[in-house]
Amino acid sequence: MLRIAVPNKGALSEAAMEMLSEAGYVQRRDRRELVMLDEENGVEFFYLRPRDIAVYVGAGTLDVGLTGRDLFQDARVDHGAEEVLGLGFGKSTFRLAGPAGRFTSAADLAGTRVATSYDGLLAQWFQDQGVPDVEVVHLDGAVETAVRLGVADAIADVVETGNTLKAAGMETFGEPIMTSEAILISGRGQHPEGLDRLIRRLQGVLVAAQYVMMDYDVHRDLLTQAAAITPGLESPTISPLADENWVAVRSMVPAKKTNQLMDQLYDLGARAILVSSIHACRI
Ligand SMILES: Nc1ncnc2c1ncn2[C@@H]1O[C@H](COP(=O)(O)OP(=O)(O)OP(=O)(O)O)[C@@H](O)[C@H]1O
Ligand SMILES: O=P(O)(O)OC[C@H]1O[C@H](OP(=O)(O)OP(=O)(O)O)[C@H](O)[C@@H]1O
Ligand SMILES: [Mg+2]
Repeated sequence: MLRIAVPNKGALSEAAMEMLSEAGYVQRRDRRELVMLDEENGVEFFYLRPRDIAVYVGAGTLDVGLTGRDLFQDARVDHGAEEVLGLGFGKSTFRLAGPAGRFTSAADLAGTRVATSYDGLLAQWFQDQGVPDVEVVHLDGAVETAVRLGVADAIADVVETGNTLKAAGMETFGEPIMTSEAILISGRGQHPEGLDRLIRRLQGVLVAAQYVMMDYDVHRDLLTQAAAITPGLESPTISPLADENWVAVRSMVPAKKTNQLMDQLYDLGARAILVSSIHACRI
């Protein structure tokens, strides 16, 4: 039985459960449920604080978990757990910010106090960057207010839209410390039964969301050029048509490029170009 940790609240929780549902797993219906057995799929879900998930997986108590890359690095458990798959949601950056105009680079923070909820991650980063004498002040949240209230000179926090920072009269400076997204983590070097299947299912959800199926008809003489526009994942499917000078082509293409590719195919001479969404897939 594969034991999977899932965020029970916060920014990642809803999307994590939705992705698991799309991957065919049963998810809890009631927020108070802390454990959910999905017997048919041979997995058991444990709903935990996203920050704690790396700790459970790192200690080997649970096999795998969905969490944020930033939370995983902050937990400092990379001896016990490793990232196995990016999940494409919960994207954010982790950045330094200060009162508008005060700082321009991380080096300016030598000898200052920097507030954050991610002190493991931040302290390590200052050490790696060689910025001396930074006092990292741990706060649980609402970090943007720390400077105004005098407990820190600057902050490091999760930035998604930047609205929270702006409202607090703060601005980012320096390069992002890291970019984050939801990830699947697993015990380092462990290969529990069922992990490969979970990864394949999650990859299937990712691919189904990122690709569409494109069908079109094209003259045989143009097939090589058309196939170069839509190479597919392995190679396009070519089927004969009643008119033997023409063929039907079917290929998966990145959803974001749909219109651009349709224009290119049309300009080449392809016709009856159809696009359909992919409900699920295994590649
Ligand atoms: N707009 C956002 N705000 C906060 N976290 C975000 C955002 N977008 C993505 N994330 C990601 O979500 C994770 C943080 O989740 P969560 O909000 O549950 O943590 P938290 O703020 O520490 O917890 P809480 O505020 O519930 O005590 C991080 O991996 C972070 O990168
Ligand atoms: O760039 P934005 O889109 O404004 O989002 C980022 C903000 O959201 C998070 O706060 P959250 O709501 O989780 O509160 P917290 O700081 O108390 O955790 C994060 O800590 C930032 O404050
Ligand atoms: Mg939060």
